Amino acid sequence: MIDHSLPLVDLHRHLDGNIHPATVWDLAQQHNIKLPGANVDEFTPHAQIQDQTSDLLAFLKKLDYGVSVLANLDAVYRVAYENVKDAKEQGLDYTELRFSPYYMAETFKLNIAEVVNVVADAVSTASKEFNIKTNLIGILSRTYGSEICQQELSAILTHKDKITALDLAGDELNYPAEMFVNHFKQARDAGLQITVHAGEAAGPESVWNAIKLLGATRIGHGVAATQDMKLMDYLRDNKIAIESCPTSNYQTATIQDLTKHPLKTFLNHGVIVCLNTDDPAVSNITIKHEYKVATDVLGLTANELRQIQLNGVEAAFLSEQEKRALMEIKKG
Ligand SMILES: O=c1[nH]cnc2c1ncn2[C@@H]1O[C@H](CO)[C@@H](O)[C@H]1O
Ligand SMILES: [Zn+2]
Repeated sequence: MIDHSLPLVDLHRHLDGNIHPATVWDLAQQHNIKLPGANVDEFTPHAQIQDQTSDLLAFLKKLDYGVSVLANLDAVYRVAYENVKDAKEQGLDYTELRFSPYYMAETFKLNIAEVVNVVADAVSTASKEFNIKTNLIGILSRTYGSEICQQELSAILTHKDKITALDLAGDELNYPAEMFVNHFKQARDAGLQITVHAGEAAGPESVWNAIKLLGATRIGHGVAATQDMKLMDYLRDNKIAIESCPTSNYQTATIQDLTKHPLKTFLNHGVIVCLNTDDPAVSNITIKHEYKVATDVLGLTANELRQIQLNGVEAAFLSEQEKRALMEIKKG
């Protein structure tokens, strides 16, 4: 149930977790890369989640097919461009696309800073062409460890004028926030905003650390925060937004039962929670599907869903003036 008089936004959308299987297959054909299956139909189930995986790392393995075909910068341009087209086709008015440049560069040893530049160029061109507002979030993939994350950060900072925020994603359990304090200080000093994946695979202390050690003003997932009432109060009182992604949380086995997803718990507590897709092509979902889940499975009312839509605008990494302009689009 989407209110079409309000902006529809998606603030948590991985560009490199949203490469459609048809594009992956096509790029593999172009570059003679072997994929499982004899054709795109046989390949597709390999690249998409079937119901649920055992844990976060099993889920993340599915994303590897997408980056395994980024054989050159043209391929990087194509997937970034197609992401904007896809966002427009899904009915979004504004989206923040996030990507891990090292993850995209790794297979074919592309230059990391060039990957950042090409993604920014493609997204900027496509945003104008498809008339949709976008911003970019650079990701440090924590699973690579501190040193590679520093290379990844340096590449992002080389093009910091094209990047709005920094995020930390990947293996939350084994690569905690403590390892990245210095990286995030550099990013804040460079003027980037901060969002961090936390409380997805690890507990509430991981959310505390994302806020206190890394300076996060938004949290990706944050599911575990509901176990800690002091933290819930802190999120509400300090307007730290939760980027909620229910289907992803079910598929990664962060929650075992989708009907028990805490979206409503955050809302009832007065936390600024918004609704997002995470890795739509890998999850085989759209933003509209997530609104349907919120309605049909989680039982949110039309008013609560309107609040969720407004929360998305409030939490966006946009100036007050840009937020007003976004609201105006829908009034016309
Ligand atoms: O739900 C998630 N939780 C944690 N990390 C994620 C999730 N989805 C994708 N990535 C990670 O983000 C980077 C690509 O943008 C990769 O590091 C991928 O593993
Ligand atoms: Zn994510």
